[in-house]
Amino acid sequence: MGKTFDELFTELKHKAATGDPASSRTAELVAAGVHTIGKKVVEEAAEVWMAAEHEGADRTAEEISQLLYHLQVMMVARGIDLDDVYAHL
Ligand SMILES: N=c1c2ncn([C@@H]3O[C@H](COP(=O)(O)OP(=O)(O)OP(=O)(O)O)[C@@H](O)[C@H]3O)c2ncn1[C@@H]1O[C@H](COP(=O)(O)O)[C@@H](O)[C@H]1O
Repeated sequence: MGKTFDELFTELKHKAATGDPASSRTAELVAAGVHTIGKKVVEEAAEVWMAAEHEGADRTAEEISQLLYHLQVMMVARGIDLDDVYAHL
């Protein structure tokens, strides 16, 4: 078992604030900015689609986890909190 969506978000906020871009992927992406993160979101979304069409459920779940990670990095980079998103669900 990895972690929940909320647990990952708490970790990523901390990494963005205190992490070293040389060792933290999150700090590296946040430093690179919204344009770079946006490209990763689109790339991972396409990989979810391809896995769902052509690969098994496990591979699809893995790609979905990577998409969720990059969406959370985008939220951190733009100062968007979980409640800001949940308000629209
Ligand atoms: N859940 C994730 C996670 N999912 C995906 N990724 C990143 O996304 C990449 C997967 O995308 P790709 O396969 O496209 O990777 P790539 O081709 O090497 O990426 P590019 O540099 O080429 O863009 C992985 O190699 C990771 O760098 C993640 N990086 C970090 N986390 C978690 O985030 C937390 C903080 O991590 P750090 O910020 O690295 O400390 C930890 O709990 C990590 O487990």
